Amino acid sequence: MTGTQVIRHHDNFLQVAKSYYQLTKPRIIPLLLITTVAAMGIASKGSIDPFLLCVTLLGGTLAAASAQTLNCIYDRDIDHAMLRTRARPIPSGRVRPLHALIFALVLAICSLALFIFFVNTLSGLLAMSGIAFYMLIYTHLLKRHSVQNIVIGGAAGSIPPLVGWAAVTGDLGWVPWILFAIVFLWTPPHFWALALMIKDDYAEVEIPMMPVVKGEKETADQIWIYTLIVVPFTFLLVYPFGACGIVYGLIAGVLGVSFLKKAWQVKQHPFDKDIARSLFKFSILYMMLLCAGMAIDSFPLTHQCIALVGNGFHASIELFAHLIG
Ligand code: HEM
Ligand SMILES: CC(C)=CCC/C(C)=C/CC/C(C)=C/COP(=O)(O)OP(=O)(O)O
Repeated sequence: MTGTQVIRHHDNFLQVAKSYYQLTKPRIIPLLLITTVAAMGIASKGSIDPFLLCVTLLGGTLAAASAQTLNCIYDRDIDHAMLRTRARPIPSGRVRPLHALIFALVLAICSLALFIFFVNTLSGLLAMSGIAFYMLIYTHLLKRHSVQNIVIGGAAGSIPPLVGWAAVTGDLGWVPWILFAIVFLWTPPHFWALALMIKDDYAEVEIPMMPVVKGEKETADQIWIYTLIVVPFTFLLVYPFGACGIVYGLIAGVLGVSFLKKAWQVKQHPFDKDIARSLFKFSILYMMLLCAGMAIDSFPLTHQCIALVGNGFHASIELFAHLIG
């Protein structure tokens, strides 16, 4: 083989690898993993075993990548019709559906094997149920047929915190289901803000997303209602469940006020795509920081710092009272 042939071979390999990488819709996966880490942080009270963390995140990545690849195969017709998705590997002809299917199955099998051998069976079954729900319930049954597609389908994207919790504890209790519900209730404002921006794309392929079927105003009202529910819901972790403390509570409070403000702006201006874009972007930051708040709050060091600050404050008051009294 000549030098030029070697370089061409190498470039081809990189192009193929890039196409398979794109099949997995990689930009969404980090946030799914962040919700997993938050659940693991709370479940382990801030002392996650690093090996367990790495294996769980790898297994979660492989499962999410498999789910997204299967979705790319199933939706190749509408992905070809929409401008936003036309350049994806299957509609653009870079990857054959059969090869993508083999890739997705290999990813799912590797994920399940990792969970079963290195974590536990429950977390593996939950990850697989995420793939099944996303494909069967969201992509097959609902996406093209129901205006409630992303509300019910949102349950798939809410499974990663359950996986994280089960990885640490081997079971599920109230707290992981609260985490599930937070992501579940967050999904409609997250997605419908985007749907307001790209309504015409969905209308063209007759996907019954809320703005297409019910219009911008009704969608903005629904976004407001879900935001109004999810923000108070985030505080259930502090009270009555006591899974998170004051640091998380403060972060959830600041984030919640901003989320409500943005959702209210959308409600006031349902046809303004810039305002919808701003809510969509904020929804991602919101979930990222909320989960970071859960993780930070779970660290023993955070509680030691708070105790230190509290003791210092208490001592200063006593000193002050002593001096003036
Ligand atoms: C049924 C539920 C959901 C639907 C229908 C949905 C839909 C979408 C769509 C269509 C995009 C634009 C992607 C693109 O331009 O290619 C997007 C972006 C995104 N979604 Fe969601 N989403 C859902 C749930 C979630 C969940 C549960 C998470 C993570 C917790 C998530 C995280 C993200 C992130 C991080 C982006 C931005 C990606 C980027 O940087 O472009 N989504 N979502
Ligand atoms: C535990 C586990 C493996 C869970 C899987 C969760 C999962 C893959 C959630 C993805 C949610 C999501 C970004 C949907 C995109 O919708 P769409 O397919 O309608 O987006 P599109 O219009 O960009 O194709």
